[in-house]
Amino acid sequence: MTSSLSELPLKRGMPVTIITGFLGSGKTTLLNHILSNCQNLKVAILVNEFGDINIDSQLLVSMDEDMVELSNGCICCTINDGLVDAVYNVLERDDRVDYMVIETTGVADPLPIILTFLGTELRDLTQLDSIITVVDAETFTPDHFDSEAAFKQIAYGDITILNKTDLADPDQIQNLEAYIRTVKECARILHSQHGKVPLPLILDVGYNNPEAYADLVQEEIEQSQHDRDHHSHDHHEDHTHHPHEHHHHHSHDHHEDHTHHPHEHHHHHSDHLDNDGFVSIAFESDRPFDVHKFESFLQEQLPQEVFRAKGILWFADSELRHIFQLSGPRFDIQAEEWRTSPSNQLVFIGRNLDAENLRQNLKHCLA
Ligand SMILES: Nc1nc2c(ncn2[C@@H]2O[C@H](COP(=O)(O)OP(=O)(O)OP(=O)(O)O)[C@@H](O)[C@H]2O)c(=O)[nH]1
Repeated sequence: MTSSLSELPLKRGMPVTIITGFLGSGKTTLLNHILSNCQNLKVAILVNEFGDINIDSQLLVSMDEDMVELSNGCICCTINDGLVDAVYNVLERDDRVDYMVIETTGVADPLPIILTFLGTELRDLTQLDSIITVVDAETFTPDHFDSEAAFKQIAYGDITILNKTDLADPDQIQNLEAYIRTVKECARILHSQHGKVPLPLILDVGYNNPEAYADLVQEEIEQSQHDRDHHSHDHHEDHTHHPHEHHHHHSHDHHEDHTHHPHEHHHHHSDHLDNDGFVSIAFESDRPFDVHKFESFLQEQLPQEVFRAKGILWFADSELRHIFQLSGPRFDIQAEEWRTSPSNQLVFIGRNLDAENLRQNLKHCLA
């Protein structure tokens, strides 16, 4: 990209809401609730997914594909170029865009994302409205899945939505609220089922307080200045990166050259959480599954360590696509019409997963 800032028809002060929350807590469900109810507001979506294939974006109700931007690079790196580029792509659109909602991965620490908005040129172009943290009221406990990211999601949330209250009993919900208040004394807590909360309570509320981050932003700016001046640090971007950094589903890609933006930031990764040990394993096939074999796979071979799985399934004897969702203790499969030509796309997320074994078992399910 070569255009300078002043030449671009950028929309100034675009309000941005960040949706965070652990794996399977209900972020995409909330996003769909927002998209279905935002009426005249033109909402652009930025989805950052953990894994090599984009399942979430295919499950959005968004009528308008152009309003969905993907950024599957590592969003956890502070002052993230991939994120800045994706936001620019939205700001540079000719279409009207009133609002931007970002869905982070379930294992993302939201702080670097917040600092990217407050500590780069995005500060002048966007207005960070609030950080929404979605919590699975059934499975969340004070050990926060032994994940630093899950804790930080609670700590940095401006609004906490206790979702899946249909699956938790009232005592459990009360204890969870009490725990959240030990992390954030004045937490704004909402309850929901399937993310259904009144939109005026979560959008354009102006809860984010940039002042609270002033010192951290300053540190970041000094650090990137230092990195620029001392080019010696090893610029290893390669911790958990997957080989294909920048998937785009747009055929009319604005600019492929995401990696060489004029606003290059270098950063060390001392705070990197390494996804708290979670890995994501993708399986894709242009052959259908045998439904019985897949069923036995789920019953007999699905490793205990799988914490989250999702996918779009193609069965040999069905005309429909099947949406597979597994989150913690439960899974479900729902049938709907294909929107694309059929194929199998699955993602399994967990700790200590044996990728080879999992892929072999899935291969055996093919018809
Ligand atoms: N029973 C129940 N299920 C829910 C609720 N909200 C979401 N779900 C289900 O929980 C599963 C995970 O929901 P998603 O919205 O995909 O979760 P997510 O946070 O986007 O997941 P990742 O992006 O993978 O981290 C899906 O099967 C949803 O249908 C709820 O309030 N009650």
